[in-house]
Amino acid sequence: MTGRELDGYWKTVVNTLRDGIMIVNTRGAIVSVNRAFEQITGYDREELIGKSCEILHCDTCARARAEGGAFWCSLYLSEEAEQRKCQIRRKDGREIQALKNAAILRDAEGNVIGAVETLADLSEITEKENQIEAFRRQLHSEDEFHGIVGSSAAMQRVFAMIENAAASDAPVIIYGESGTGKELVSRAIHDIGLRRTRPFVKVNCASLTESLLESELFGHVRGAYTGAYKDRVGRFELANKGDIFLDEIGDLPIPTQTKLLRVLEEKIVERVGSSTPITTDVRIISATNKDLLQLVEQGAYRQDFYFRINVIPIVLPPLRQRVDDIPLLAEKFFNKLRLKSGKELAGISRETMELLVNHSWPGNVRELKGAFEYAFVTCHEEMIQPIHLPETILRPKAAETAAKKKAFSLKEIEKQELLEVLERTGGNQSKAAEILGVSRVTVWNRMRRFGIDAKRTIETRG
Ligand SMILES: Nc1ncnc2c1ncn2[C@@H]1O[C@H](COP(=O)(O)OP(=O)(O)OP(=O)(O)O)[C@@H](O)[C@H]1O
Repeated sequence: MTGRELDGYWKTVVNTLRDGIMIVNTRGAIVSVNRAFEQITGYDREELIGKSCEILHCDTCARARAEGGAFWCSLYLSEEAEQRKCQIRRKDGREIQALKNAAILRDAEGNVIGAVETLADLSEITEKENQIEAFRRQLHSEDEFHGIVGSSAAMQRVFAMIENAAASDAPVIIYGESGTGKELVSRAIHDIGLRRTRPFVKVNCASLTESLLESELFGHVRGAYTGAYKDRVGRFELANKGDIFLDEIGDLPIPTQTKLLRVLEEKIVERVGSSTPITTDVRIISATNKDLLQLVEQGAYRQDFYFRINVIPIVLPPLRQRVDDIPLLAEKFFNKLRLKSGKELAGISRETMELLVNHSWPGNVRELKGAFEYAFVTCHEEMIQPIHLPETILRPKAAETAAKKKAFSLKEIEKQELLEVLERTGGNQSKAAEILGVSRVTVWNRMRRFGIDAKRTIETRG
């Protein structure tokens, strides 16, 4: 193979490379470029040859020039091939990211005759990196934390508090109006907490009478009371080594508070009707929509119990105080319901969103979620419009008045009913109570409330 032939082959090789190659002389004028260089920069070879390499507006060269005044790219100064990320401007004005290598070229005597620069187009990789970053952000999105949606500063603080609470084993109490997500928060604390592999047991302290609640919490033995046909394991035993979520803890009767206090202090439970101690190791997460401190001041709550449970308080603000979260929550509920229902809705109209943002949300996030469930049933158009929302959101004032009216008419019906029955029984309250299926005291109370004087009413109606 002759030197001339070899030169020809090299040309072919250079032109098949994906990386751009540019050779410049000692004055920085472009002497030669390969095909890839033309493609990356968007210039034809003829437009480049003889021109200064400044035509590329390379940001690192510009910086080097500004500092040293030399036209040499700073990469050449090290005399060794070096890699650097840079940005160049294509002929069409588009800035692209590139990876640059540069080296000085010398002749046989060691004199500098120019430099060679290779250029790899990184824009595709950069775009992919950006895409990955966007996906990553979506996955670890800061506007959602273990299923709890919220980008407001208040919710970001709540997320931080959840992390702190999860890292500790101390009792946590979550304060917030109904529907603000207290149960969701308690779940998150358990799911990332030290006891996550152990049970999470929930008890609603408001839904049971005192004795049923105690048997629910501590269990009972057979025969402990009428109806206790067999032994029952309490929730504290079930939650052993895990977390117990005591919802509506503000409704806990004082005697139960006393018993619970003992359980927390001694880590021992006794089933109702038994005195056999059972050791329990349970972390308490409680929740309430009541102001416990106020209850303590009123004497309706034990102060020592309050101090025992109020170790890590987390306050969930009502939705009306974190308006920023409304569009976010709305979009999340919309997307979830669209997936679940398979309904091909396009989105939420601007007017609807405005209405949502301006609503006062007495039922908080639960109400917002319910509004979307309602809208998905009523909407048969592309977009969710205000008309698809429940009346309470669409016309809150009218809904309130209607509710008042209904309450009024209920009262009216009750009064008429009572009057008729009293008339039939000749004013006999015991008989009236029997007919109405209520106690005599209730009849007497209703008469007082409605201002009914038995004798006189019967006279006037008669
Ligand atoms: N920040 C939130 N992100 C997503 N969903 C939420 C959020 N807050 C509440 N929800 C949803 O709203 C509903 C009510 O939440 P949750 O039951 O946790 O509220 P709560 O404060 O415990 O209510 P209550 O006091 O009435 O028991 C649930 O369906 C829950 O998934």
